Amino acid sequence: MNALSLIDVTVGLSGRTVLDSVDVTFAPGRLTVVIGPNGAGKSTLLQVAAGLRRPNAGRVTIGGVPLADFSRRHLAKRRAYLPQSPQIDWAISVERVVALGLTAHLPAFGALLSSWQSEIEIALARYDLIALRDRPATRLSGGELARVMLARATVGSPDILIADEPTTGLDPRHALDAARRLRQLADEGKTIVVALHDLDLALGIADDVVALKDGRVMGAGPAGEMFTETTLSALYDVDTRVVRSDDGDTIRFL
Ligand SMILES: Nc1ncnc2c1ncn2[C@@H]1O[C@H](COP(=O)(O)OP(=O)(O)OP(=O)(O)O)[C@@H](O)[C@H]1O
Repeated sequence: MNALSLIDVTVGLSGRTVLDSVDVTFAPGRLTVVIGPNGAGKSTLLQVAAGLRRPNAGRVTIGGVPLADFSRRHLAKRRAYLPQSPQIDWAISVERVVALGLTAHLPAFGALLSSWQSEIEIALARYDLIALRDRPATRLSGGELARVMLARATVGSPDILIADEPTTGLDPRHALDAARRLRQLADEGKTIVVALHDLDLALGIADDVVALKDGRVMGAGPAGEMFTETTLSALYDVDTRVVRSDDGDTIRFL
């Protein structure tokens, strides 16, 4: 079972309550989009869900088992986390960065398994990185680096993928491509959690939506029930229209 749950989670930073009694479950086989205005607590929620930040109160479980009961290696195999502004600090090739996503799967000592090379090839191809494979990751555009980090996060086939604004900086084709990949992973049964500001992209891929405002869950549920003019207007404090068309719905802020 790969349901990821935050149970009564509260986080305080520098004396401020950033997440306040958050209860939310991310279900396997579903893509959940976390939305909300700047500073709502989305990144903090994702960091807590990934086990990278300890809550001041409450707990996080995978399949009912507290994160604290997983070894670091086991947790690293089960879930991948993609930060909002990924950085590579030294010149390492694109291919090596993608290979880092397999670290938890590799033996700690001895020869590397050549069978993993095919997984790396697949990940490079999926994110349109074949031509960039030998480039230093420190010399990429923001969008190219975002694709590299997506490939790294998914190369080890984690059960749970937590991604913070993974399409930021991607051009329309690559953003759509990445969104479709995330959708596909959910369809394969993975638990996918994505913070997104691009609501039109979210509309196209989300099963469920968690709306955060001022550190609290303002609403959570199936995308069809959450992407309404009333909910979005209240969430962002701006008049919102959901425009229906044969090509799909779009959201306009007025
Ligand atoms: N280290 C920190 N110390 C104090 N406050 C912090 C710290 N990190 C974040 N915050 C505050 O916590 C709140 C939530 O931040 P968070 O990054 O989770 O929001 P967000 O919803 O992801 O925002 P954005 O959409 O701008 O990325 C913000 O008010 C932020 O200023």
